[in-house]
Amino acid sequence: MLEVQHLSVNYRQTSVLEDIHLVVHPGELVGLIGPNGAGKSTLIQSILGLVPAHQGQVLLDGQPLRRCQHRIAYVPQRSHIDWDYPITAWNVVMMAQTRAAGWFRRPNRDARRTVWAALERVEMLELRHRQIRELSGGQQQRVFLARALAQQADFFFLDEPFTGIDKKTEAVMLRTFTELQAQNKALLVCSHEWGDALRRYDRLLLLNRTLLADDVPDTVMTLENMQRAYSQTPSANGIDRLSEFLVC
Ligand SMILES: Nc1ncnc2c1ncn2[C@@H]1O[C@H](COP(=O)(O)OP(=O)(O)OP(=O)(O)O)[C@@H](O)[C@H]1O
Repeated sequence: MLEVQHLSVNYRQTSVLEDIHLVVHPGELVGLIGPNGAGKSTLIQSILGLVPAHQGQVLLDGQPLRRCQHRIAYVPQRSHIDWDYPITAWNVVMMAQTRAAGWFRRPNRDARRTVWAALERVEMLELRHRQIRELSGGQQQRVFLARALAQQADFFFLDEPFTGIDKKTEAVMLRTFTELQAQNKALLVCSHEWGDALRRYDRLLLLNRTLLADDVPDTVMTLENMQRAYSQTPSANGIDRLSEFLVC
C-alpha cells in the first residue's frame, strides 16, 4: 500500500500542494484529475521524490519510499521529455535494466529478454531500432510504457498517458492496465479525460492544490465538486466543459 501523508509542496514560497493525504492499494486503477495548474504533475513528482516536499511523507508498505524506489515506475508527461535526445526505442527500455544492474555492466541475457518482452507487449518490437524522435506520439508513449513494464515495479505512475495518442495506443494502454491490475499492480494516472472515460477508474482523486474529493467516479463527478475544482482556476477546458464532464 502506498500512503501519502500530509504532503505539502511550495515553489518559491508559493503553495502548490497543501496537506495531501491519500492511499493507493495494490490492484487499484486510480485517476488523478483537476484543472490545468492544479498540481497534478507536481503531486506525482513529489511522491517520486523528484520535487522536494515542504512537509509530509510518502510510505510504501510502511517504509519511506526512497528506500524502495525500484518498486515504482514512472511514465512522464510527453511534453517533459527531450525527444531530440539520440537514443533508440530499445535503449530507452534498456535504461530501466541498466539502472538495476549498474551503468557499467553489459546487459545480460535476462535483461535483454525483459526488454524484448516489454516492447513486444506494447507492440513496438518491430520499431525497436528506431530513434525515439522518429516515432509518432503514440509510439513514443508505448516505448515509455514498455520502459515502465521492464522495471517490473508494483506501482505505476503515468502523467497524461492519453494525451495526443492514436486509437491503437489507447487500446494497448488500456489492455496493459487491465493486465497489470490482474497482477495486483497499482496505477495512478493523471488525466485530462472527460465524461464516460473517467468511469474506467476504480477511484478518482480531484485535485486543485488541496485534495477536493477521493471516491468512486460517480460520487466525485458531481456539479458541486466540479464547480469547487474548476471555478478556483478558470481555464479553457474548465467551466466551459462542465456539462460534457457530467454526461456520465
Ligand atoms: N518548476 C516549477 N517552478 C515554479 N512553479 C512551477 C514549477 N512547475 C510547476 N509550477 C507551478 O505549479 C503549479 C502546478 O503545476 P503542475 O504542472 O503540477 O499542474 P498540473 O495540474 O499538472 O497542470 P497541467 O494539467 O496543466 O499539466 C502551476 O501553477 C505551475 O505554474
